[in-house]
Amino acid sequence: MSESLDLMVIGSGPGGYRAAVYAALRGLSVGIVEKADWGGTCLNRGCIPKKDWHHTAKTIARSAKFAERGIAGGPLKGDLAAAWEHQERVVAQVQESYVGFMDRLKVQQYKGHARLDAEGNVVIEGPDAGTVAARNVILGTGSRPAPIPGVEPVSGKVLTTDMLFDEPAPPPGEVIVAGSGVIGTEMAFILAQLGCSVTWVASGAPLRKTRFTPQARGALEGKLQEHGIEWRTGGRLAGTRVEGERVVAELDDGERLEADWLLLGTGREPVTDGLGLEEAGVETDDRGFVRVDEYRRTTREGVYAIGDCANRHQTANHAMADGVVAVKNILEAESTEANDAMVPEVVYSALELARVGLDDDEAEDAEYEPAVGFTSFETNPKAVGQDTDEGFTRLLVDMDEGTLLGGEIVGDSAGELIHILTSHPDPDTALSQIAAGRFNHPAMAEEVLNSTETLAANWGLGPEIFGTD
Ligand SMILES: Cc1cc2nc3c(=O)[nH]c(=O)nc-3n(C[C@H](O)[C@H](O)[C@H](O)COP(=O)(O)OP(=O)(O)OC[C@H]3O[C@@H](n4cnc5c(N)ncnc54)[C@H](O)[C@@H]3O)c2cc1C
Ligand SMILES: NC(=O)c1ccc[n+]([C@@H]2O[C@H](COP(=O)([O-])OP(=O)(O)OC[C@H]3O[C@@H](n4cnc5c(N)ncnc54)[C@H](O)[C@@H]3O)[C@@H](O)[C@H]2O)c1
Repeated sequence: MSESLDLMVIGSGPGGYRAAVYAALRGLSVGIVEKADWGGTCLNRGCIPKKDWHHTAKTIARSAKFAERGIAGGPLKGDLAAAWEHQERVVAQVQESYVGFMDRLKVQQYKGHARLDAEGNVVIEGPDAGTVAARNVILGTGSRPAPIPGVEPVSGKVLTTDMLFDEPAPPPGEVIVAGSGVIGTEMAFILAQLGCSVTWVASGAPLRKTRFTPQARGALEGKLQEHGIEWRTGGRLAGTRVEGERVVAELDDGERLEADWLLLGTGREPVTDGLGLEEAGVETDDRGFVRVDEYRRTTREGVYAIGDCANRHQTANHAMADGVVAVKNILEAESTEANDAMVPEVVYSALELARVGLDDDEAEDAEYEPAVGFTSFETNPKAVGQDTDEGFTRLLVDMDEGTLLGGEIVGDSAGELIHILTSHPDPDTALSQIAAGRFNHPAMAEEVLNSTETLAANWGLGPEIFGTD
């Protein structure tokens, strides 16, 4: 058995990586074990390659207006094979910097499949086989595409997003995208721009099960339709068959669709098998997620669980926030409660949608007096000048106290702009802090400032926003 570490992390996705780095920066001796690719789903087959493609897709979509801007040569066309190569290079570059940073912080890196034994040690099988004792263990084993009855993934034909990014992309052509959640909504737009003719089996409006407002979803729907991307509501995918070069998709309403290949965006399930959880006394819930409390502790003392294997939000943002919560509670027991609502959620499609905090119903249920501060990018000079004038900023505030309850930003770079809200973690002073900030002009960020002023003008929140001096 090797020397005892303060912390051993299982899984190097955004949750595990963030926990390891944060713990090392706070002075703990840290090890991390990974059975596949450093960086997990997010880096290798999730957020990072998807974001790379989203940028390409956005550029192609905007090129429809190139001629009227005085740019010759548009509209542009996508090249899926070249785009696939590009994301490979980006992933490799980011991975090298991740591993290099862990080296610099002296995080001990182990390669292999890890499990817990009854004593809570980490047993590794594979290249770095052995047993590592650690005072604390964090499980960050992530998720994988959930199976659907009747649907068998087939290389090049019936693809999960893992397969799409792990194996060279099939030639574009007719493609069925299944699922109206985040993956379906992002990939239907991206693949359409990259040259595929997309049939989207959504079984309902895009993102209808998320907490984005009807206004945000409506703006997205309008933009998708502007790009000719329609979703097919009705039947759900009930089976797939490969017939020669074609894929046949059977829907549960009796419809039969055909395409060159099909992409599944139909949900992911937590990875908890082969981890020795039962032997170690770590419980899972009815959907297979590791059971954790608000401190991200599992049912076994000294073992924490973070990210997709334990958190139903299943975003990199939640995984990273969980990682910090777990380490803070290792450093000082019960010092930090997780607050999922205050972690931003972002969707990258024909428009970017970002949100944080309570939604309108949750605010009312919590007995706040919600007021909305709204501004549109339609009149924002930067947005108008760069053809990004769709979308808006929407702040949700308690009228009595001026507390910032939540916010939503829809439009170009919404995933960046949302940080103006999340970087003021005290909701009681967030509005006055934003209003007192100095802004660059012209900038889309100015609409966040304008939204605070709308609240002052429309809801009498002047003293809370501008102060009483
Ligand atoms: C196509 C796609 C796009 C996405 N885009 C975004 C986005 O833009 N923004 C966002 O916030 N989220 C996005 N997500 C979600 C995001 O990727 C996940 O929420 C995130 O990766 C979860 O992080 P994690 O650390 O919990 O686990 P993972 O990233 O899944 O990493 C877990 C790691 O643990 C390893 N592991 C598992 N078991 C063991 C074991 N026994 N021993 C050793 N190692 C083990 C795995 O090999 C893996 O590397 C996307 C997901 C997909 C599929
Ligand atoms: N930008 C981001 O943060 C981001 C991007 C991609 C993925 N993710 C995360 O990855 C996870 C997986 O994403 P996802 O979109 O696959 O899951 P999801 O749970 O968001 O959506 C899956 C959708 O597929 C539908 N579905 C399930 N079975 C179906 C069938 N047989 N036929 C038709 N539709 C079916 C479901 O009703 C649901 O609407 C999510 O938790 C998501 O948060 C996050």
